[in-house]
Amino acid sequence: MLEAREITWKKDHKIILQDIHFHLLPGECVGLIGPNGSGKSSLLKILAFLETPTYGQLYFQGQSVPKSVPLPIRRKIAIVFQESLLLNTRVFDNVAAGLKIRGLSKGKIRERVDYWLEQFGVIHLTKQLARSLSGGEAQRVSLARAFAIEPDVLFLDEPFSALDAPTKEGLRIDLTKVFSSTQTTTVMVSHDFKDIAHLTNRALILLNGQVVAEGSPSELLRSPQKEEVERFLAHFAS
Ligand SMILES: Nc1ncnc2c1ncn2[C@@H]1O[C@H](COP(=O)(O)OP(=O)(O)OP(=O)(O)O)[C@@H](O)[C@H]1O
Repeated sequence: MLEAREITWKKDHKIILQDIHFHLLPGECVGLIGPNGSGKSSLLKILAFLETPTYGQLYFQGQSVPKSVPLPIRRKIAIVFQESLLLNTRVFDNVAAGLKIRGLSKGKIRERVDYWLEQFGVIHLTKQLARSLSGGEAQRVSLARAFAIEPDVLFLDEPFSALDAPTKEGLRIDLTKVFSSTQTTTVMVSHDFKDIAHLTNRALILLNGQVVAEGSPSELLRSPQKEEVERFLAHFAS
């Protein structure tokens, strides 16, 4: 579905990502985890075409991706950030916006918006203005908006980190259900191994802009492969 070969990203003479290889198969949810500043969000931005790598090549659905990424490819992906970047309109219009751009009929838009607001437990907020939502509600609407376009690849950049523990736990449960019913191909950044263990099939651990380990969450815990990985994962033991 998505592949990155030999990705290096330099900014202001600093190497932020070095020689990254990445592949994402249809239906997988892959996690990117690592300490602050290890390059997780930078890698996600490159994979989601928001930044251009200095070296290396991306492939999307088997085709190499040009530096200026064509709109039809961009429209096949959706991104949810830590802060829900909602438009200052009603919840319905926020979720509908991406569907209007993609030319869906009014009836289809209504059906999809209602379906996804229902899936994320926020259908009762349809008419509410986005700026009046709580953080948890806003993040649920952001996820509904992303799933509504039925993206070929979904990117989640720390989707829970602005939420308190009970809100986060509830949303994680609902997202797990949605993943198991939709099999949406996803890349998720988190600094919390619990999120990775609950939601992903496979995870890459980044340290200093490099991938230092890769495997299923349970494999990584069982056999961390390197001492530095073991030290990082020790924070999540118990
Ligand atoms: N646009 C940029 N220009 C210059 N430096 C950048 C840019 N984006 C990221 N960096 C630097 O790259 C490094 C990795 O940042 P990145 O945000 O990818 O890490 P992260 O693992 O996501 O961290 P966190 O968990 O704190 O969000 C940091 O040192 C950061 O300052």
